[in-house]
Amino acid sequence: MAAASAHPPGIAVSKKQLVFLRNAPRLFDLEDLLRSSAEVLGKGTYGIAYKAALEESLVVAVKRLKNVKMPEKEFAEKIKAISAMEHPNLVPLRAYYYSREEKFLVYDYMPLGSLSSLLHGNRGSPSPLKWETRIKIALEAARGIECIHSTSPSASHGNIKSSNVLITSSYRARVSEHGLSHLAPSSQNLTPEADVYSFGVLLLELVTGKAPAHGGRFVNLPRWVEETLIRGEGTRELFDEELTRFRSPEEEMLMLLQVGLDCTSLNPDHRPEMSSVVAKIEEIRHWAARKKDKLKEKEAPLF
Ligand SMILES: Nc1ncnc2c1ncn2[C@@H]1O[C@H](COP(=O)(O)OP(=O)(O)OP(=O)(O)O)[C@@H](O)[C@H]1O
Repeated sequence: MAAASAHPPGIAVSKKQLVFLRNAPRLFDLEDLLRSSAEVLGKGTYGIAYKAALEESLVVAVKRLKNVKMPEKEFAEKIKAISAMEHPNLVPLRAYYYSREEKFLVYDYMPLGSLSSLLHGNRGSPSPLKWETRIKIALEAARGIECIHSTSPSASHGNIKSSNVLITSSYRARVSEHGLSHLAPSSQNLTPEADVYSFGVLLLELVTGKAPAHGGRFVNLPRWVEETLIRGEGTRELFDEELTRFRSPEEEMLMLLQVGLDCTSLNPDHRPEMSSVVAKIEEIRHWAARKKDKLKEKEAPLF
């Protein structure tokens, strides 16, 4: 990653090479990666993420891990398990690098960035996220999490939030960072029920357009939505104004809001499983499609 742009400061690599996973094509090696032009994407829980452009059409995201102290064999086994989980709604892990001083992971780069930046990054832009795109993103992210949960009864992601739902150029959603909570020591409560809660917050965020955390301040979105519903002042205040501006379907928005509230039940035993969250979102979409068809039938000329 070239010094002129954003060479990760003090990156120390030994003679070791990148290890490519599954059948990922070996389109570059460590030298290419270190020479590429890099840009910091952000600092996260597990380290700094970089965008590395190897060639015009070959761009990857590199996550430089901090606080990973485990021996190489254990690290390699965990990474192998992570990369074995292939699903269209999970960000593919392509390669890793392990040495005593440095550990990093190489992922596909997702050109549209995160759901969080699409929702909150550029408010008032001429092309806000439409309702149909939002509910499709919700469904795809739910499917990605469902895939993680399906691997064992206690399997969890551990860090579900809108900045970990990344968007491809064709607006497909992919959940990132799966497996990372098992690499770094964490004091968090890692359970599938906790993921369901976090996903519920993400659904509320999609409908209300409100960020659960902003500039170090936290908004309790489930409580805010419940209180606003109880006050019964109509739905205007509840929905993202970018949705109301484009006359989005209120019934569907309310239905998704209800799924979000179910997921954020304070009692973890009352939260639905991810498979049933997926089914509920699919149902809303089918209901909407049937409604549209009926409307078309009504409007179609008889002859
Ligand atoms: N594969 C990727 N493609 C495109 N952008 C990415 C990719 N991976 C991460 N990013 C972006 O890089 C930034 C930093 O990501 P990172 O996951 O390290 O931190 P975070 O999501 O802000 O916090 P956390 O580590 O707690 O999840 C985020 O804006 C994220 O959307």
